[in-house]
Amino acid sequence: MRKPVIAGNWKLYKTKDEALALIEELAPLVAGVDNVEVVVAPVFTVLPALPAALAGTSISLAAQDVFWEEEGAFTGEVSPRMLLDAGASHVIIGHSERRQYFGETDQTVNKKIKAALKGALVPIFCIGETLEAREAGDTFKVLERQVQGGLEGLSETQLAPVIIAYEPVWAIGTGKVATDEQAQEAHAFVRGVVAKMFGQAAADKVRILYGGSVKPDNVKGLMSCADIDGALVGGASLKGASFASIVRFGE
Ligand SMILES: O=C[C@H](O)COP(=O)(O)O
Repeated sequence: MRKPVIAGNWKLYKTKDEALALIEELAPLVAGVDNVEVVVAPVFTVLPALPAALAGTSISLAAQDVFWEEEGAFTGEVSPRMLLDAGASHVIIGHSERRQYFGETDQTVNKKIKAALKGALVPIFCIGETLEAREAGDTFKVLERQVQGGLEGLSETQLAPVIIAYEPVWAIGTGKVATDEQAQEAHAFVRGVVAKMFGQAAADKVRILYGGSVKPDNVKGLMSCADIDGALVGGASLKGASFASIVRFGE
């Protein structure tokens, strides 16, 4: 059984005080939920302020990116060890916004995933096709390249903690959620690519989240799909009530 994960990517929102206020609102709303893993991902500067606020909750803390070196002359970067030091247990890697605006490639994503695993962080590895790729009929080709590139060189043991997030770029922040059928089709395909690389048993254990305009009113349908194991939520994670109702999709 794959335990569902609902992760909130706060992107470039929430100062420290705003983040603390959001946790104060969210924590009681998700208290007692033990059948879903809940993760929140604030900006780097807010990370160290959250562990105290999250103590006594089962909400985990994620960073939104990581660098692959442990230390050195790499101005502006943050290493896995530093994220652990700040209290993070998870890290989002290869989000489409990083691929689109910050030159992230399958190769850098692969290095980051390996560094995160070496540093005992759980990678939330993002993939997804653009609208252009979908319209050109290249969705599967893009997903295959991203999965193979991102997970290249990992052992089956290293794969085990990795969480994959399928986020069609055309559905992110647009309000245009993929249909349950479109999402399920992509998830099943991604699981198949993982199976080709690591074997069916390993692929059956990997959690694959859907991301892209997930809201309280569409999460149930998505979560009823066989290969969808959770959600990576942007906009709707910025308010306690909407994120909590996504977390409580099964009630
Ligand atoms: O990482 C989260 C995704 O980019 C989804 O964002 P969204 O829920 O605002 O569409």
